Amino acid sequence: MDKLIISGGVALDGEIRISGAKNAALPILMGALLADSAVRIGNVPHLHDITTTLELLGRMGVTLTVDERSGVVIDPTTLTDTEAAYDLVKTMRASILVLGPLLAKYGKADVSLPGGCAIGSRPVDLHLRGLQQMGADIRVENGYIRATSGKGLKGAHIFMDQVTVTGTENLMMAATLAQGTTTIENAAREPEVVDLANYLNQMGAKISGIGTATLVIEGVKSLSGTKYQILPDRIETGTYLVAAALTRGRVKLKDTDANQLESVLLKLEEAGASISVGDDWISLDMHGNRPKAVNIRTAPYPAFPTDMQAQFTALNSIAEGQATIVETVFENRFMHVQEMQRMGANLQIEGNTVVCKGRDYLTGAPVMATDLRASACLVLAALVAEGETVVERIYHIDRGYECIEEKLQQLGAKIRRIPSSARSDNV
Ligand SMILES: CC(=O)N[C@H]1[C@@H](OP(=O)(O)OP(=O)(O)OC[C@H]2O[C@@H](n3ccc(=O)[nH]c3=O)[C@H](O)[C@@H]2O)O[C@H](CO)[C@@H](O)[C@@H]1O
Ligand SMILES: C=C(OP(=O)(O)O)C(=O)O
Repeated sequence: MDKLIISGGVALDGEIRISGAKNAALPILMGALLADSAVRIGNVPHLHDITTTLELLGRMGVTLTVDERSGVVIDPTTLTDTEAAYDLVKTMRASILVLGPLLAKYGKADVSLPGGCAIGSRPVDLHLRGLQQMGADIRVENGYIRATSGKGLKGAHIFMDQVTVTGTENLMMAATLAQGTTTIENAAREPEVVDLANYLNQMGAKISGIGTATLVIEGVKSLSGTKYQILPDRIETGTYLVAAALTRGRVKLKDTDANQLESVLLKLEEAGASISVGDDWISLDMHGNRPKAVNIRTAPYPAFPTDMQAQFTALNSIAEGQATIVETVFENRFMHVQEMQRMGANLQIEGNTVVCKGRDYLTGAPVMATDLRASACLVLAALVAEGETVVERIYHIDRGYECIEEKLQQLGAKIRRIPSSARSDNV
Protein backbone atom coordinates (compact mmCIF):
# COMPACT_ATOMS: atom_id res chain seq x y z
CA MET A 1 0.00 0.00 0.00
CA ASP A 2 1.28 3.48 -0.89
CA LYS A 3 2.30 5.98 1.80
CA LEU A 4 2.64 9.76 1.83
CA ILE A 5 5.64 11.34 3.52
CA ILE A 6 5.19 14.97 4.46
CA SER A 7 7.60 17.44 6.07
CA GLY A 8 5.63 20.24 7.68
CA GLY A 9 6.32 23.92 8.05
CA VAL A 10 5.90 25.42 4.57
CA ALA A 11 3.29 28.17 4.10
CA LEU A 12 1.46 27.12 0.92
CA ASP A 13 1.61 29.62 -1.92
CA GLY A 14 0.48 29.24 -5.52
CA GLU A 15 -2.28 28.35 -7.97
CA ILE A 16 -3.89 25.03 -8.80
CA ARG A 17 -6.84 23.73 -10.81
CA ILE A 18 -9.78 22.04 -9.12
CA SER A 19 -11.01 18.74 -10.60
CA GLY A 20 -14.54 17.61 -11.40
CA ALA A 21 -16.66 16.56 -8.42
CA LYS A 22 -16.43 12.91 -7.41
CA ASN A 23 -19.91 12.95 -5.87
CA ALA A 24 -21.46 14.35 -9.06
CA ALA A 25 -19.44 12.18 -11.45
CA LEU A 26 -20.51 8.91 -9.78
CA PRO A 27 -24.30 9.30 -10.17
CA ILE A 28 -23.90 10.94 -13.58
CA LEU A 29 -21.82 8.04 -14.93
CA MET A 30 -24.27 5.52 -13.49
CA GLY A 31 -27.21 7.59 -14.76
CA ALA A 32 -26.00 6.82 -18.30
CA LEU A 33 -27.67 3.41 -17.83
CA LEU A 34 -31.01 5.17 -18.34
CA ALA A 35 -30.24 6.37 -21.87
CA ASP A 36 -31.14 4.80 -25.22
CA SER A 37 -27.90 6.02 -26.81
CA ALA A 38 -24.36 7.01 -25.81
CA VAL A 39 -23.56 9.86 -23.38
CA ARG A 40 -20.30 11.82 -23.31
CA ILE A 41 -19.20 13.10 -19.90
CA GLY A 42 -16.46 15.72 -19.51
CA ASN A 43 -14.45 16.97 -16.49
CA VAL A 44 -14.46 13.46 -15.00
CA PRO A 45 -11.78 13.36 -12.26
CA HIS A 46 -9.05 10.68 -12.30
CA LEU A 47 -9.96 8.89 -9.10
CA HIS A 48 -10.12 5.38 -7.78
CA ASP A 49 -13.91 5.61 -7.39
CA ILE A 50 -14.25 6.55 -11.06
CA THR A 51 -12.19 3.50 -12.10
CA THR A 52 -14.44 1.35 -9.90
CA THR A 53 -17.55 2.85 -11.50
CA LEU A 54 -16.24 2.18 -14.99
CA GLU A 55 -15.41 -1.38 -14.01
CA LEU A 56 -18.92 -1.80 -12.58
CA LEU A 57 -20.50 -0.56 -15.83
CA GLY A 58 -18.04 -2.54 -17.96
CA ARG A 59 -18.95 -5.78 -16.21
CA MET A 60 -22.59 -5.14 -17.11
CA GLY A 61 -21.58 -5.16 -20.76
CA VAL A 62 -21.78 -1.37 -21.23
CA THR A 63 -19.34 -0.03 -23.86
CA LEU A 64 -16.89 2.54 -22.48
CA THR A 65 -14.42 4.82 -24.22
CA VAL A 66 -12.11 6.95 -22.11
CA ASP A 67 -10.35 9.84 -23.81
CA GLU A 68 -8.06 12.32 -21.96
CA ARG A 69 -9.45 15.33 -23.83
CA SER A 70 -13.05 14.59 -24.70
CA GLY A 71 -14.02 12.63 -21.58
CA VAL A 72 -15.79 9.36 -20.99
CA VAL A 73 -18.25 7.98 -23.53
CA ILE A 74 -20.74 5.45 -22.18
CA ASP A 75 -22.89 3.42 -24.54
CA PRO A 76 -25.44 1.54 -22.41
CA THR A 77 -27.14 -0.16 -25.37
CA THR A 78 -24.75 -3.13 -25.20
CA LEU A 79 -25.75 -3.99 -21.58
CA THR A 80 -26.07 -7.73 -20.96
CA ASP A 81 -26.09 -8.05 -17.15
CA THR A 82 -27.88 -6.21 -14.32
CA GLU A 83 -25.72 -7.24 -11.36
CA ALA A 84 -23.43 -5.15 -9.15
CA ALA A 85 -21.20 -7.67 -7.38
CA TYR A 86 -19.94 -7.53 -3.78
CA ASP A 87 -16.25 -7.29 -4.68
CA LEU A 88 -16.83 -3.86 -6.27
CA VAL A 89 -19.65 -2.58 -4.05
CA LYS A 90 -17.62 -3.25 -0.89
CA THR A 91 -14.92 -0.83 -2.14
CA MET A 92 -17.40 1.89 -3.12
CA ARG A 93 -20.76 2.39 -1.43
CA ALA A 94 -21.95 4.68 -4.21
CA SER A 95 -22.32 1.53 -6.38
CA ILE A 96 -25.85 1.43 -4.93
CA LEU A 97 -26.62 4.18 -7.47
CA VAL A 98 -27.03 1.59 -10.25
CA LEU A 99 -30.13 0.25 -8.49
CA GLY A 100 -32.60 2.99 -9.52
CA PRO A 101 -31.50 3.23 -13.18
CA LEU A 102 -31.37 -0.58 -13.70
CA LEU A 103 -34.79 -1.10 -12.19
CA ALA A 104 -36.35 1.76 -14.15
CA LYS A 105 -34.86 0.83 -17.51
CA TYR A 106 -34.41 -2.95 -17.39
CA GLY A 107 -36.97 -3.96 -14.74
CA LYS A 108 -34.39 -5.92 -12.76
CA ALA A 109 -31.33 -5.36 -10.58
CA ASP A 110 -29.18 -7.48 -8.26
CA VAL A 111 -27.01 -5.17 -6.21
CA SER A 112 -24.84 -6.23 -3.31
CA LEU A 113 -25.72 -4.51 -0.02
CA PRO A 114 -22.91 -2.05 0.75
CA GLY A 115 -22.55 -3.02 4.43
CA GLY A 116 -21.05 -0.86 7.17
CA CYS A 117 -18.44 1.84 6.74
CA ALA A 118 -15.75 3.56 8.81
CA ILE A 119 -17.90 6.68 9.23
CA GLY A 120 -21.17 5.05 10.28
CA SER A 121 -23.63 2.23 9.60
CA ARG A 122 -25.02 4.01 6.51
CA PRO A 123 -28.13 1.94 5.79
CA VAL A 124 -29.94 2.13 2.41
CA ASP A 125 -33.45 1.55 3.80
CA LEU A 126 -34.76 4.84 2.39
CA HIS A 127 -33.57 3.94 -1.13
CA LEU A 128 -35.40 0.61 -0.88
CA ARG A 129 -38.56 2.02 0.72
CA GLY A 130 -38.89 4.69 -2.00
CA LEU A 131 -38.47 2.12 -4.78
CA GLN A 132 -41.05 -0.14 -3.11
CA GLN A 133 -43.46 2.81 -3.03
CA MET A 134 -42.90 3.05 -6.80
CA GLY A 135 -44.02 -0.59 -7.13
CA ALA A 136 -40.70 -2.44 -7.04
CA ASP A 137 -40.57 -5.90 -5.53
CA ILE A 138 -37.49 -6.02 -3.33
CA ARG A 139 -35.99 -8.95 -1.45
CA VAL A 140 -32.72 -9.04 0.41
CA GLU A 141 -31.02 -12.43 0.23
CA ASN A 142 -27.44 -13.65 0.51
CA GLY A 143 -26.26 -10.06 1.03
CA TYR A 144 -27.84 -8.91 -2.22
CA ILE A 145 -30.75 -6.60 -2.98
CA ARG A 146 -32.81 -8.50 -5.55
CA ALA A 147 -35.23 -6.06 -7.16
CA THR A 148 -37.74 -6.36 -10.00
CA SER A 149 -40.29 -3.91 -11.31
CA GLY A 150 -42.72 -6.17 -13.24
CA LYS A 151 -44.54 -4.00 -15.76
CA GLY A 152 -42.54 -0.95 -14.78
CA LEU A 153 -42.22 1.54 -11.93
CA LYS A 154 -45.10 3.87 -11.12
CA GLY A 155 -44.99 7.47 -9.92
CA ALA A 156 -45.42 7.88 -6.15
CA HIS A 157 -45.46 10.49 -3.40
CA ILE A 158 -42.32 9.85 -1.37
CA PHE A 159 -41.43 11.55 1.90
CA MET A 160 -37.79 11.00 2.87
CA ASP A 161 -37.53 10.42 6.61
CA GLN A 162 -34.04 11.82 6.56
CA VAL A 163 -32.19 13.92 3.98
CA THR A 164 -30.13 11.49 1.93
CA VAL A 165 -27.97 12.46 -1.02
CA THR A 166 -27.60 9.14 -2.86
CA GLY A 167 -31.12 8.14 -1.74
CA THR A 168 -32.55 11.22 -3.47
CA GLU A 169 -30.37 10.54 -6.53
CA ASN A 170 -31.40 6.89 -6.81
CA LEU A 171 -35.12 7.66 -6.54
CA MET A 172 -34.90 10.65 -8.89
CA MET A 173 -33.19 8.50 -11.53
CA ALA A 174 -35.75 5.71 -11.09
CA ALA A 175 -38.63 8.18 -11.38
CA THR A 176 -37.48 9.60 -14.73
CA LEU A 177 -38.75 6.48 -16.56
CA ALA A 178 -41.69 5.63 -14.24
CA GLN A 179 -45.30 5.87 -15.38
CA GLY A 180 -46.81 9.07 -13.96
CA THR A 181 -45.49 11.69 -11.58
CA THR A 182 -43.22 11.18 -8.57
CA THR A 183 -42.83 13.73 -5.81
CA ILE A 184 -39.84 13.46 -3.49
CA GLU A 185 -40.31 15.50 -0.31
CA ASN A 186 -37.44 16.38 2.02
CA ALA A 187 -35.08 15.77 -0.91
CA ALA A 188 -31.36 16.52 -0.66
CA ARG A 189 -30.38 19.89 -2.15
CA GLU A 190 -26.63 19.30 -2.54
CA PRO A 191 -25.06 20.82 -5.69
CA GLU A 192 -24.25 17.27 -6.87
CA VAL A 193 -27.98 16.38 -6.77
CA VAL A 194 -28.65 19.54 -8.80
CA ASP A 195 -25.94 18.58 -11.32
CA LEU A 196 -27.47 15.12 -11.75
CA ALA A 197 -30.97 16.59 -12.22
CA ASN A 198 -29.73 19.05 -14.87
CA TYR A 199 -27.98 16.21 -16.70
CA LEU A 200 -31.10 14.01 -16.62
CA ASN A 201 -33.21 16.90 -17.95
CA GLN A 202 -30.70 17.35 -20.74
CA MET A 203 -31.30 13.67 -21.58
CA GLY A 204 -35.04 14.39 -21.84
CA ALA A 205 -36.24 13.88 -18.25
CA LYS A 206 -38.88 16.20 -16.76
CA ILE A 207 -37.65 17.16 -13.31
CA SER A 208 -38.75 20.35 -11.60
CA GLY A 209 -38.05 21.84 -8.18
CA ILE A 210 -34.31 21.29 -8.77
CA GLY A 211 -32.28 22.63 -5.85
CA THR A 212 -35.33 22.66 -3.52
CA ALA A 213 -36.49 20.11 -0.96
CA THR A 214 -39.41 19.05 -3.19
CA LEU A 215 -38.56 17.40 -6.48
CA VAL A 216 -41.34 16.64 -8.96
CA ILE A 217 -40.48 14.14 -11.66
CA GLU A 218 -42.86 13.50 -14.52
CA GLY A 219 -41.99 10.12 -16.00
CA VAL A 220 -41.07 9.96 -19.70
CA LYS A 221 -40.93 6.99 -22.10
CA SER A 222 -37.22 7.22 -22.88
CA LEU A 223 -34.06 9.25 -22.34
CA SER A 224 -31.44 9.91 -24.99
CA GLY A 225 -27.68 10.39 -24.98
CA THR A 226 -26.18 13.80 -24.32
CA LYS A 227 -22.91 15.65 -23.62
CA TYR A 228 -22.37 16.90 -20.09
CA GLN A 229 -19.61 18.57 -18.05
CA ILE A 230 -19.28 17.61 -14.37
CA LEU A 231 -19.34 20.53 -11.92
CA PRO A 232 -16.18 21.39 -9.89
CA ASP A 233 -15.48 19.54 -6.65
CA ARG A 234 -16.51 21.76 -3.74
CA ILE A 235 -14.94 19.44 -1.16
CA GLU A 236 -11.59 19.34 -2.95
CA THR A 237 -11.81 23.14 -3.19
CA GLY A 238 -12.55 23.46 0.53
CA THR A 239 -9.72 21.09 1.43
CA TYR A 240 -7.09 23.19 -0.41
CA LEU A 241 -8.49 26.38 1.11
CA VAL A 242 -8.07 24.89 4.59
CA ALA A 243 -4.56 23.70 3.64
CA ALA A 244 -3.60 27.29 2.84
CA ALA A 245 -5.34 28.65 5.95
CA LEU A 246 -3.64 26.36 8.45
CA THR A 247 -0.19 26.87 6.93
CA ARG A 248 -0.75 30.67 7.08
CA GLY A 249 -0.33 30.77 3.30
CA ARG A 250 -2.25 31.86 0.23
CA VAL A 251 -3.76 30.06 -2.76
CA LYS A 252 -5.72 30.72 -5.88
CA LEU A 253 -7.96 27.84 -6.97
CA LYS A 254 -9.08 27.86 -10.58
CA ASP A 255 -12.02 26.11 -12.33
CA THR A 256 -14.12 26.08 -9.19
CA ASP A 257 -17.37 27.67 -8.03
CA ALA A 258 -17.64 29.82 -4.90
CA ASN A 259 -21.46 29.68 -4.98
CA GLN A 260 -21.43 26.09 -3.72
CA LEU A 261 -19.19 26.87 -0.77
CA GLU A 262 -20.90 29.66 1.14
CA SER A 263 -20.92 27.93 4.54
CA VAL A 264 -17.26 26.92 4.21
CA LEU A 265 -16.04 30.34 3.02
CA LEU A 266 -17.90 31.98 5.90
CA LYS A 267 -16.03 29.79 8.40
CA LEU A 268 -12.68 30.48 6.73
CA GLU A 269 -13.32 34.23 6.96
CA GLU A 270 -14.26 33.76 10.62
CA ALA A 271 -10.89 31.99 11.02
CA GLY A 272 -9.19 35.14 9.75
CA ALA A 273 -8.75 34.48 6.01
CA SER A 274 -9.16 37.15 3.34
CA ILE A 275 -11.15 35.60 0.51
CA SER A 276 -11.77 36.90 -3.01
CA VAL A 277 -13.90 35.15 -5.60
CA GLY A 278 -14.46 35.38 -9.35
CA ASP A 279 -16.72 33.52 -11.78
CA ASP A 280 -14.56 30.40 -11.71
CA TRP A 281 -11.90 31.00 -9.06
CA ILE A 282 -11.42 31.54 -5.33
CA SER A 283 -8.34 32.96 -3.62
CA LEU A 284 -7.46 32.89 0.05
CA ASP A 285 -4.74 34.81 1.90
CA MET A 286 -3.90 34.48 5.61
CA HIS A 287 -1.34 37.33 5.43
CA GLY A 288 0.97 35.11 7.48
CA ASN A 289 -1.43 35.01 10.46
CA ARG A 290 -2.37 32.04 12.60
CA PRO A 291 -6.02 30.98 12.07
CA LYS A 292 -8.59 31.42 14.86
CA ALA A 293 -10.57 28.38 16.03
CA VAL A 294 -14.12 28.21 14.62
CA ASN A 295 -17.26 26.40 15.81
CA ILE A 296 -18.70 23.99 13.24
CA ARG A 297 -21.99 22.10 13.05
CA THR A 298 -22.45 19.77 10.09
CA ALA A 299 -25.85 19.33 8.41
CA PRO A 300 -27.27 18.77 4.91
CA TYR A 301 -26.71 21.47 2.24
CA PRO A 302 -26.73 24.45 2.35
CA ALA A 303 -25.40 24.07 5.92
CA PHE A 304 -21.80 23.11 6.66
CA PRO A 305 -20.86 19.82 4.85
CA THR A 306 -19.90 16.75 6.85
CA ASP A 307 -17.29 16.07 4.14
CA MET A 308 -15.37 19.19 5.36
CA GLN A 309 -15.62 18.38 9.09
CA ALA A 310 -12.32 16.51 9.41
CA GLN A 311 -10.37 19.23 7.56
CA PHE A 312 -11.67 21.88 10.00
CA THR A 313 -10.69 19.62 12.90
CA ALA A 314 -7.12 19.88 11.57
CA LEU A 315 -7.46 23.66 11.31
CA ASN A 316 -8.84 24.02 14.85
CA SER A 317 -6.10 21.84 16.30
CA ILE A 318 -3.42 24.46 15.52
CA ALA A 319 -5.67 27.54 15.68
CA GLU A 320 -5.76 30.25 18.32
CA GLY A 321 -8.45 29.56 20.92
CA GLN A 322 -11.01 26.87 21.60
CA ALA A 323 -13.96 25.69 19.50
CA THR A 324 -16.39 22.80 19.11
CA ILE A 325 -17.15 20.64 16.11
CA VAL A 326 -20.57 18.96 16.12
CA GLU A 327 -21.19 16.13 13.64
CA THR A 328 -24.91 15.58 13.02
CA VAL A 329 -24.90 13.59 9.75
CA PHE A 330 -22.85 10.46 10.54
CA GLU A 331 -22.62 8.79 13.95
CA ASN A 332 -18.95 7.84 13.81
CA ARG A 333 -17.05 10.38 11.78
CA PHE A 334 -14.25 11.17 14.24
CA MET A 335 -11.77 8.44 13.30
CA HIS A 336 -9.15 11.10 12.55
CA VAL A 337 -9.24 12.42 16.12
CA GLN A 338 -7.17 9.64 17.71
CA GLU A 339 -4.53 9.91 15.00
CA MET A 340 -4.45 13.69 15.46
CA GLN A 341 -3.94 13.19 19.21
CA ARG A 342 -0.84 11.17 18.30
CA MET A 343 0.43 14.30 16.55
CA GLY A 344 -0.09 16.29 19.76
CA ALA A 345 -3.53 17.76 19.03
CA ASN A 346 -5.66 18.64 22.07
CA LEU A 347 -8.99 17.19 20.95
CA GLN A 348 -11.62 15.56 23.17
CA ILE A 349 -14.63 13.64 21.87
CA GLU A 350 -17.86 14.15 23.84
CA GLY A 351 -20.70 12.27 22.10
CA ASN A 352 -21.10 13.81 18.65
CA THR A 353 -18.88 16.78 19.54
CA VAL A 354 -15.15 17.36 19.44
CA VAL A 355 -13.81 20.00 21.78
CA CYS A 356 -10.72 21.49 20.14
CA LYS A 357 -8.14 23.47 22.08
CA GLY A 358 -5.73 24.99 19.60
CA ARG A 359 -2.05 24.11 20.12
CA ASP A 360 0.93 26.27 19.09
CA TYR A 361 2.36 23.35 17.18
CA LEU A 362 1.81 19.70 16.21
CA THR A 363 4.51 17.10 15.82
CA GLY A 364 5.05 14.69 12.93
CA ALA A 365 4.19 11.02 13.57
CA PRO A 366 3.37 7.83 11.70
CA VAL A 367 -0.42 7.92 11.24
CA MET A 368 -3.05 5.74 9.63
CA ALA A 369 -5.75 6.95 7.24
CA THR A 370 -9.13 5.36 7.99
CA ASP A 371 -11.47 6.99 5.47
CA LEU A 372 -11.37 9.58 2.74
CA ARG A 373 -11.77 12.85 4.65
CA ALA A 374 -9.95 11.54 7.74
CA SER A 375 -6.98 11.03 5.41
CA ALA A 376 -7.28 14.60 4.13
CA CYS A 377 -7.30 15.82 7.75
CA LEU A 378 -4.06 13.94 8.50
CA VAL A 379 -2.36 15.31 5.39
CA LEU A 380 -3.39 18.85 6.37
CA ALA A 381 -2.15 18.39 9.94
CA ALA A 382 1.14 17.03 8.57
CA LEU A 383 1.62 20.21 6.50
CA VAL A 384 1.97 22.25 9.72
CA ALA A 385 3.52 19.62 12.01
CA GLU A 386 7.14 19.87 13.08
CA GLY A 387 9.21 17.14 11.41
CA GLU A 388 8.06 14.29 9.24
CA THR A 389 4.67 12.58 9.11
CA VAL A 390 4.10 9.28 7.35
CA VAL A 391 0.48 8.73 6.33
CA GLU A 392 -0.31 5.06 5.73
CA ARG A 393 -3.25 3.50 3.84
CA ILE A 394 -3.64 6.40 1.47
CA TYR A 395 -5.77 4.36 -0.92
CA HIS A 396 -8.60 6.11 0.91
CA ILE A 397 -7.34 9.49 -0.28
CA ASP A 398 -6.99 8.26 -3.86
CA ARG A 399 -10.75 7.62 -3.86
CA GLY A 400 -11.43 11.34 -3.71
CA TYR A 401 -8.41 13.56 -4.42
CA GLU A 402 -6.94 13.70 -7.92
CA CYS A 403 -3.11 13.96 -7.89
CA ILE A 404 -3.04 15.21 -4.30
CA GLU A 405 0.73 15.16 -3.91
CA GLU A 406 1.32 16.89 -7.28
CA LYS A 407 -1.17 19.63 -6.41
CA LEU A 408 0.31 20.18 -2.95
CA GLN A 409 3.85 20.18 -4.41
CA GLN A 410 2.70 22.86 -6.85
CA LEU A 411 1.76 24.94 -3.80
CA GLY A 412 5.22 24.38 -2.30
CA ALA A 413 4.50 21.55 0.14
CA LYS A 414 7.18 18.97 0.89
CA ILE A 415 5.26 15.81 0.16
CA ARG A 416 6.10 12.62 -1.67
CA ARG A 417 4.46 9.30 -2.32
CA ILE A 418 6.20 6.04 -1.64
CA PRO A 419 4.57 3.40 -3.84
CA SER A 420 4.28 0.04 -2.09
CA SER A 421 6.52 -1.63 -4.67
CA ALA A 422 9.30 0.97 -4.15
CA ARG A 423 9.27 0.74 -0.36
CA SER A 424 12.26 -0.44 1.59
CA ASP A 425 11.96 -1.71 5.14
CA ASN A 426 13.24 1.45 6.79
CA VAL A 427 11.07 3.99 4.83
C1 LIG B 1 -21.19 9.43 -3.17
C2 LIG B 1 -21.75 10.52 -2.34
O1 LIG B 1 -22.44 11.39 -2.83
N1 LIG B 1 -21.42 10.51 -1.04
C3 LIG B 1 -21.89 11.57 -0.18
C4 LIG B 1 -23.31 11.24 0.25
O2 LIG B 1 -23.27 9.97 0.88
P1 LIG B 1 -24.64 9.21 1.17
O3 LIG B 1 -25.61 9.56 0.12
O4 LIG B 1 -24.30 7.79 1.37
O5 LIG B 1 -25.08 9.87 2.51
P2 LIG B 1 -26.58 10.18 2.93
O6 LIG B 1 -26.92 11.58 2.56
O7 LIG B 1 -27.44 9.10 2.38
O8 LIG B 1 -26.51 10.02 4.51
C5 LIG B 1 -27.05 10.95 5.40
C6 LIG B 1 -27.56 10.24 6.63
O9 LIG B 1 -28.71 9.50 6.29
C7 LIG B 1 -28.62 8.17 6.74
N2 LIG B 1 -29.38 7.30 5.80
C8 LIG B 1 -29.16 7.40 4.47
C9 LIG B 1 -29.84 6.60 3.58
C10 LIG B 1 -30.77 5.68 4.06
O10 LIG B 1 -31.42 4.92 3.33
N3 LIG B 1 -30.98 5.61 5.41
C11 LIG B 1 -30.29 6.39 6.29
O11 LIG B 1 -30.50 6.32 7.51
C12 LIG B 1 -27.11 7.89 6.74
O12 LIG B 1 -26.75 6.80 7.55
C13 LIG B 1 -26.57 9.22 7.23
O13 LIG B 1 -26.62 9.29 8.63
O14 LIG B 1 -23.77 12.25 1.15
C14 LIG B 1 -23.02 12.34 2.36
C15 LIG B 1 -23.68 13.42 3.22
O15 LIG B 1 -23.57 14.64 2.65
C16 LIG B 1 -21.56 12.66 2.05
O16 LIG B 1 -20.82 12.59 3.24
C17 LIG B 1 -20.97 11.68 1.04
O17 LIG B 1 -19.73 12.14 0.59
C1 LIG C 1 -18.00 9.94 2.48
C2 LIG C 1 -17.58 10.24 1.25
O1 LIG C 1 -17.76 9.47 0.15
P1 LIG C 1 -18.59 8.11 0.01
O2 LIG C 1 -20.03 8.44 0.21
O3 LIG C 1 -18.32 7.73 -1.41
O4 LIG C 1 -18.06 7.15 1.03
C3 LIG C 1 -16.87 11.51 0.96
O5 LIG C 1 -16.77 11.86 -0.23
O6 LIG C 1 -16.40 12.16 1.91
